[in-house]
Amino acid sequence: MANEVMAGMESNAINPDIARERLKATFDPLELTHIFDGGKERTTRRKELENLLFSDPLFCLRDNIYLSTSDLYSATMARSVKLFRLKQDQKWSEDDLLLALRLIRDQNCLSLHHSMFLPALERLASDDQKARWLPLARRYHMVGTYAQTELGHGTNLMELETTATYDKATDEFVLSTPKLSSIKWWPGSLGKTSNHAIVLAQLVVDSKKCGMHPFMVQIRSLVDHTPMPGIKLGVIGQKMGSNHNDNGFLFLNNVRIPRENMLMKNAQVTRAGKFLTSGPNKANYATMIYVRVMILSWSFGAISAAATAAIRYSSVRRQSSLAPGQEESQVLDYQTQQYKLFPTLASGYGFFFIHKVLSAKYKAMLVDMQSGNSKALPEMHAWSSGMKALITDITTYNMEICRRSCGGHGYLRASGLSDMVCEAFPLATVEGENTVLYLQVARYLLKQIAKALTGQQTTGTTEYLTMNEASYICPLQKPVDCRNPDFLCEVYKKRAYRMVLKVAQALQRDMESGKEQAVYMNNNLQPLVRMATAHCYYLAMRSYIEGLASLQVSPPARKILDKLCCLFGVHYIVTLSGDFLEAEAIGLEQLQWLQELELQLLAEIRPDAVTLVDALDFHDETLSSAIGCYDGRAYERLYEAALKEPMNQTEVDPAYDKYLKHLIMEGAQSKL
Ligand SMILES: CC/C=C\C/C=C\C/C=C\C/C=C/C(=O)SCCNC(=O)CCNC(=O)[C@H](O)C(C)(C)COP(=O)(O)OP(=O)(O)OC[C@H]1O[C@@H](n2cnc3c(N)ncnc32)[C@H](O)[C@@H]1OP(=O)(O)O
Ligand SMILES: Cc1cc2nc3c(=O)[nH]c(=O)nc-3n(C[C@H](O)[C@H](O)[C@H](O)COP(=O)(O)OP(=O)(O)OC[C@H]3O[C@@H](n4cnc5c(N)ncnc54)[C@H](O)[C@@H]3O)c2cc1C
Repeated sequence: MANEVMAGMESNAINPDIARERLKATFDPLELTHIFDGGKERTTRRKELENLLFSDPLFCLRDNIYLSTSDLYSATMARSVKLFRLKQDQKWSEDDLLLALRLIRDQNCLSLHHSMFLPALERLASDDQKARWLPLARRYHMVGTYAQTELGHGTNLMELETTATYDKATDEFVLSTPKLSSIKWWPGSLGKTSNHAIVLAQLVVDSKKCGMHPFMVQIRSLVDHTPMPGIKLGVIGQKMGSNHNDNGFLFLNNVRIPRENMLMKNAQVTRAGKFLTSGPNKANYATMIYVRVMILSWSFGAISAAATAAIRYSSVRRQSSLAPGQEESQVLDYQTQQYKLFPTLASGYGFFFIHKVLSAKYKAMLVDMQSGNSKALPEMHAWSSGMKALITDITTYNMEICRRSCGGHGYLRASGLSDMVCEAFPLATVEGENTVLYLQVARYLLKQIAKALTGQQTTGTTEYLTMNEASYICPLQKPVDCRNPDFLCEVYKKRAYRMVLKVAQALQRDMESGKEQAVYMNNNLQPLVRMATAHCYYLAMRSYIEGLASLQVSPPARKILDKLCCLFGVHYIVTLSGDFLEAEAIGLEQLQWLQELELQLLAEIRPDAVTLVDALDFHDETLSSAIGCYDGRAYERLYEAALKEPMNQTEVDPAYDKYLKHLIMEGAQSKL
């Protein structure tokens, strides 16, 4: 038996089931890989970086599962420092660095430095301040975090309690977290790593509150890394995942900083203590929009990694058989398994395109804002909030489905899936809790429908609110129409329109009945979220189509991409069919066609499933999944991983000598 196991381990043969899968492909995966990488040259560059990083054991992530939290932090720090040295020594571009971070699944201690500290400096600091701090931050002399959330408040920024009081006598701000609930709580890289923080605090000038503003605060010594006077900080404790990240707390006890340390792009306090603003009302919220757009890209990475591991594993896992007497079937052949995994895959592919579309719009808005035009800001806030909420909802839900689709092995950390899921879960919370973000979308939609109902034209993402519902004819007139993504998009649009209208009318009725606004708003909060979600599905479908339309690809690649887009559209109509029927966007006949088409699409995608995840081209080290490796050798790798487990390094565990032995021995004696 042992010999048989060892023989299996020694052979490097690729699993025959997964090898056969690749022969069935109808398209060239490399073509799609180039699209995901941003071009052929970027694929080449990625491979170079993969070779460089993964030839060094420091960057091998799969052994992280054996480490204690402090060892994990230490290993992550070693990796981070090495990575940033490589960047400097090898003169990597910023794109190369972002790529390298993606390859190590952002397992680095300076993640907040890159994802928020630098972006916040770029967006909130004046030109002089940027000239002063950015070079230091880019060289990692200043290592920073973004400290906004407090123990008592994360969502409600108006009620943040940290204060920055201007002291005219000394030309300084005095920063203070006056109560337990005011201490900064959660910022990534705060507990042990950062020596600076952009602290978001209520500005107080002449005893007047002037709103939330950002302040540069040095929190640790640049000589020995000890906390600066007046500062107490540490880590907040073990989390469900991402324990390499030292999310921290920060007490500020009358910490003095020079007036010039207020980030002054959007507002200034003069030497004489005059408060001036120079940007739009919520200009200091700019970093949050940026990160919300980024989160779409992170979600794409997270959901596609989970789909890759689950689909590869499902192609090599055999369990029961489809017909009596046959050999056991690959679990990927069960329709139920396809139903779990292919809509997830289709969603992951979609998020790539949705991110591309939104990111381009966001960049265009930034250009406009530089020339003083911030007209697009409210729509961009609603759009980015909505997409962040919907896409992270779908991502976290479907990643857990992927994990469960791997049966028991999905629960093993060596499968990689449990860690992937736990790392992704907070996406629904960070950068605005999803319900709260849907409610921001709802606020925007109510303003737009009010315009539409008073005869004004709405534009952009809400242009449809001026639709004439009476002239709506369901575009799905025969079964084949259900394969047309544009038609499906019309259906999503109709459902969104009806839901917005319905909620707006309910609110109007409640208002006219004399109820207080606070009461009727709360009584309609859940419908508001539902209506916002419907709008977000429409936008997601629209962007998926728009992103695909802009691609130059071969007919076979186009065919499979269109199928995925169609599956995405069909799947969520069928899943949420009650809404679509209620909105009269479809009838029962159309629902039947869509249900049949969904199953048909599962079967059509089946032969390409493994190649579709191969096209995403995750390196085995990035995936860190014993069951999701390219070669499909799931059992061999699970067994190897078990052998590495620290508890297996001794035949008899010390706990036996300490405890169990006595019980067993006593039992033996009493028998005598
Ligand atoms: C694979 C990787 C896996 C895992 C990674 C995991 C973790 C690491 C990632 C990231 C690190 C996380 C960092 C953070 O979380 S930082 C903290 C982020 N915090 C938040 O996002 C707070 C959420 N709250 C808010 O954004 C606001 O408070 C809220 C929008 C909810 C309400 O704001 P406020 O109370 O000030 O305003 P209202 O009175 O409701 O008015 C709304 C009004 O304001 C306009 N608005 C709101 N936000 C913005 C914005 N960002 N930009 C522009 N305009 C904005 C909105 O349009 C309304 O305008 P109007 O209707 O005209 O009044
Ligand atoms: C892993 C992780 C990393 C983080 N990193 C950072 C960081 O680097 N920097 C930083 O500053 N912060 C960070 N945060 C904090 C994060 O931004 C907040 O946790 C998030 O904004 C949610 O706020 P909250 O925790 O106050 O939730 P709460 O607002 O307390 O939410 C609790 C519940 O109340 C509901 N709720 C709240 N307000 C309303 C409302 N108005 N209407 C209806 N329902 C409502 C929510 O929907 C939710 O169900 C991080 C958090 C996590 C988990």
